Amino acid sequence: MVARVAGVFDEKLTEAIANSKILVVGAGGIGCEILKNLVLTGFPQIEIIDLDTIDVSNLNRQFLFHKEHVGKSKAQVAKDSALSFNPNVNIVAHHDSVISNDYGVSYFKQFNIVLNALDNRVARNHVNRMCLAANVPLIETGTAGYAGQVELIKKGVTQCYECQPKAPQKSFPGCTIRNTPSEPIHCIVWAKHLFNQLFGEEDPDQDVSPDTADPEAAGDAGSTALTSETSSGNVERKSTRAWAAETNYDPEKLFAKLFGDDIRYLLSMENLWKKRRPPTPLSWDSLPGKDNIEIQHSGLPDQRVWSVYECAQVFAASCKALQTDLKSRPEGDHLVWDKDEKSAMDFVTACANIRSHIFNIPLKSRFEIKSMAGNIIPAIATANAIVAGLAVLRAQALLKGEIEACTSVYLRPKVNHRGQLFVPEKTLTPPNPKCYVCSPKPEVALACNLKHLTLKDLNTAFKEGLNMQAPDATVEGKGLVVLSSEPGETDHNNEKTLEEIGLNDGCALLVDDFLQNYEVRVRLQQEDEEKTWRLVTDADSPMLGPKEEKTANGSSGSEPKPGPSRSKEDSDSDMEIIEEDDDGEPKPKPPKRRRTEMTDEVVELC
Ligand SMILES: Nc1ncnc2c1ncn2[C@@H]1O[C@H](COP(=O)(O)OP(=O)(O)OP(=O)(O)O)[C@@H](O)[C@H]1O
Ligand SMILES: [Zn+2]
Repeated sequence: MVARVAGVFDEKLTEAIANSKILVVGAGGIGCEILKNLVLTGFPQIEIIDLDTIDVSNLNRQFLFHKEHVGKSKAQVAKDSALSFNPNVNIVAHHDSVISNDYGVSYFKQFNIVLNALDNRVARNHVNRMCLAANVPLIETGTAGYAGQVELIKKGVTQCYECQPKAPQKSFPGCTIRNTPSEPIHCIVWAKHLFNQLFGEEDPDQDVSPDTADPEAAGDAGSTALTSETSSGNVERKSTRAWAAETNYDPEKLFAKLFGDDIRYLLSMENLWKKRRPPTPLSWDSLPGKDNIEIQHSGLPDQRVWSVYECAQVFAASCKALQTDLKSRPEGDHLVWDKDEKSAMDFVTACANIRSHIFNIPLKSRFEIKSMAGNIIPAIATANAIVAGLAVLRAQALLKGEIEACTSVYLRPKVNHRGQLFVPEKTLTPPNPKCYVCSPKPEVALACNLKHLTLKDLNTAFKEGLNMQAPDATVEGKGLVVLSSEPGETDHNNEKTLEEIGLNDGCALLVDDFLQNYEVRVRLQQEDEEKTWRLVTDADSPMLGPKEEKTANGSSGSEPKPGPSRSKEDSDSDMEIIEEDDDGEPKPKPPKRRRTEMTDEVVELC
């Protein structure tokens, strides 16, 4: 619109906008604002992709959505609402994940600019690679509360989204979660794992039963308990899900096992309690708080701390509701934990608090637990709007060919001493020559124990560590196919160790992802002590190992990625603090370390 009003933009920009084709990835807080800005500026051809549907909780800041849209495709509704501002725009909406095979390199190549308005690292990494492969400039955006940033990523000119290793995400040792919690968050993580074990995608790393391999318990490891009556409910030898299903998800039986038998089992691991206050097992029939229900029922239920008795009631009700939900799905399907899904959130609140009570940890309200479990930094509509505005201004500068002007801009939560709220970098940040994604010859080392790591683990390492979708790997110089993305082609070797298939220390693999048009040379590095695997870049520090990239479910807002400010993963801030020089200008220095998204908690094996 604006672009067509004579005198608003110079001719060059008016023409460039008229001939442009833009892709917006994500139609959430920032994506809606970007789309509205593009449409009102007069961009004539836009595609928008979002995999999600509209939730009530989006309505306070995603202004293209209204109550009647709840449950509908974000991309489609965003398109329809934006068209009401300017019906002359050609908008194509995709209700889909950008990671789908349908959006390959040739798809990306048709756009002049891609604008990212995502909320998770996996999707951001993927779009980064697609834009590098297609050689299309990417404008990456993000906010966290009042902070935000906009950054241009252009192949060979600026650093890419993966040029710097991400800050490690917050993690808790598995044995703390399973055996010796001492903070509410440990119980919340345990409760989320329990949800997955009972109703979600079962993950062996999210075991919730006592960990007999805890080094601290060495020596006693519950051996007495194993033979005693208290272990009768111990279900480690069969899947927790299978056991729960056999009991028909009977809440009393589940309660007796999780909060009675398992706790007695832990107590039998006496070394754990030599310097700690031991937990107290609970029994369904004598729950604290049963006698003063009236007093407890004052105040908003979400903001009041429930008694253990109330938690047990909520536990029973949510178990049944979740069981019904699971049963209504096709065989083999599972639930996905969602902070905005009532029964899922009730279940986690109740279980976390019951466990907290057992371990003498303060209980929390549902409201507080939701924020901790969902890793929520409140999304601020104005921050999203500002960042979206800056992103579209950067898009205009790019179209005019003023690439040098497209430096990263940081929105600060407070004005700095120079009165600045927006702090731009002075120059573009060049690519990291050792980046394992955008350097001309990407290379990375995989530290692992070749005697133990199986091909299946190797596949996981490439998917989780290198963020590949469908890796293929061959031995450098020999062409021998080690892993194939073709279903069934190398599956028969899945359980073989790298040593068994003849791979040794120093051996190099060429690993590629066809969809991402991305190939990296992976050097194998034998480490006897290594329990799983760890990627090491030449650039510096060890990169994330297994599980650490697990993603951002639950993070709120569109988390900023790179840049300056912040605080992850969920929690806890991993926002980068930008240094300023005496003029109050940010120092462009070495490439900025990006922030990581707030994502799920991460559990390390102890
Ligand atoms: N792989 C993906 N493909 C397409 N869209 C994605 C993908 N991953 C995330 N998104 C979308 O990116 C958007 C990010 O927006 P935003 O951060 O505002 O999140 P939200 O889900 O709308 O809000 P909240 O997390 O606070 O509930 C979401 O609409 C989400 O569905
Ligand atoms: Zn890079």
